[in-house]
Amino acid sequence: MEMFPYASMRDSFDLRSYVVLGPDDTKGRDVADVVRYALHGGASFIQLRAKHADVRDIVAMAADIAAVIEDEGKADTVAFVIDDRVDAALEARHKGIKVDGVHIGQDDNDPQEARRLLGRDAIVGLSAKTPDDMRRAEALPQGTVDYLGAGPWHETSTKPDCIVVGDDGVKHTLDAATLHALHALTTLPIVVGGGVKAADIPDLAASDADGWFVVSAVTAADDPEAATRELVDAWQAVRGDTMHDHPAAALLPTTLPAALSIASTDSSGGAGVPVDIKTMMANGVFAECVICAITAQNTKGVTHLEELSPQAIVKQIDAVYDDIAPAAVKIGMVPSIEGINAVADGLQANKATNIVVDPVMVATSGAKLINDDAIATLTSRLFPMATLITPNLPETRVLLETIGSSIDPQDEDGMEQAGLAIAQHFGCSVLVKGGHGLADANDVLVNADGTTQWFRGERINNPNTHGTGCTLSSAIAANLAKGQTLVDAIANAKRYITGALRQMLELGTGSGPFDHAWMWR
Ligand SMILES: Cc1ncc(COP(=O)(O)OP(=O)(O)O)c(N)n1
Ligand SMILES: Cc1nc(C(=O)O)sc1CCOP(=O)(O)O
Ligand SMILES: [Mg+2]
Repeated sequence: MEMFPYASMRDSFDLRSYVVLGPDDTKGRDVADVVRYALHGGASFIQLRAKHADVRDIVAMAADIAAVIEDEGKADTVAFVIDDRVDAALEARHKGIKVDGVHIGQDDNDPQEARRLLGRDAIVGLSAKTPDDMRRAEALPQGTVDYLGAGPWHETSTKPDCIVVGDDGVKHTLDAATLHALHALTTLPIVVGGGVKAADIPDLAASDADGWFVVSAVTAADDPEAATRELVDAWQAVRGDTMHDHPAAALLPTTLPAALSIASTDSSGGAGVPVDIKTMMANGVFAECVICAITAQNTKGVTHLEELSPQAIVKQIDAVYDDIAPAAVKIGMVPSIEGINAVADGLQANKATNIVVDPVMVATSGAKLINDDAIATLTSRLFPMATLITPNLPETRVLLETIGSSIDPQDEDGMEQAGLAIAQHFGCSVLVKGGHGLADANDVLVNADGTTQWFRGERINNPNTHGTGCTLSSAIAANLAKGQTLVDAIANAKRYITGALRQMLELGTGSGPFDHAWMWR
């Protein structure tokens, strides 16, 4: 998120003195002014809760509040989140306004969606007031939510609907015993509010709460600064200076599965190693590469091809496995017998697994990408090592020819028979891609044991298909690296490429590339 240049507060936010406010609460006073008073009184966390404002107004208010926090020298210590509106928080962050995250309720955005949209740097707070809420929060993927908001401590006119109605049909406020039971169900810090006034703080501070949140105790006070200070001091008198932990930040993954592309470059970036790297990155893995040849290429064709020596190929493979060993490999264009042997030797020596071979033979532009005599080496050395090979229909025909089969893969039955003949001959699974057929984009996975699975795809009427084979095979490899089954890896890779084609990107004068970062637009 390059427009949001601030350090994440996920490992430092302070829930102890949490002030929630919006234009409905401040008795006609400017919200940012009340924030300034609350900061003077010691507020450690601010939430903008503007229930009747649109995104534009929320973002404008957020800009004013963020400016006040900055002006008070507290941008690094006081976290600022927006209630409910992930869209507004996203918009503000894109504008470079220091909004640290969101607070969402059980009826608002899905927390996983909020995390996906806002990214790993943002704070995501979630309301959770029943044992079921707690269990659902705990069942979320690690690091999704940073803290929980529970309540109400008392019924409150600020949010009359916040009261919990139990299975007994009776309205329940939160007390220390109930909070204790909820606290036992989570590792996340819990901030407690709802009708909280200064007189409640000693009891709250003696409970399992990690902090208090208030609206009216501060916003309706004639002197919001003094009101905040009273709350802060009362908490401090019981708890001293101890602060809660930040378990979600500690759970943030600091590693990624790696996937390796062994292929050749395409200077136009639409195919080969460049596009494999884009695809792998978009599919959530760390991309590595071994370059076998360099092509001078664009959407119109290939004007030059220069191979690397077998030694250079093996050295690259060894370097990759010696340090960041990939969990899956995609093999693309390797033009010569020597290159293919080097790839096979290198992968064998390093005990590579999860190998997806895209038997690249001819580019979308019509250019030949492998020497005729190398096809036999490709099939005899690389196919037996492969988990999956991904021929399109023309490549399937060439492969059938090499094994002396007369099967014609012109219809679905023919594709299944062709896949089976190839799978049984080489002992690997085969994804016969129907994209070069006329009517649809249906592919069939055929395993050497004869089992088959169809993947029905939406055919996108997009003339720009440069790099489709590279994209699909590297997306499958990325998904295998993440631990997906072969079937899931293929299904998800097809979803990814469909989204990329749907963007209808127009680049170049030939059959152009498509949008590999479509999900981030
Ligand atoms: C810190 C904190 N805790 C709870 C809430 C309530 O959120 P929600 O249940 O989504 O209700 P609304 O505030 O959206 O009416 C909160 N805002 N902040
Ligand atoms: C926003 C909110 N959420 C609650 C919950 O129980 O989830 S109570 C509440 C309102 C708190 O306002 P006041 O401090 O004025 O009572
Ligand atoms: Mg809400």
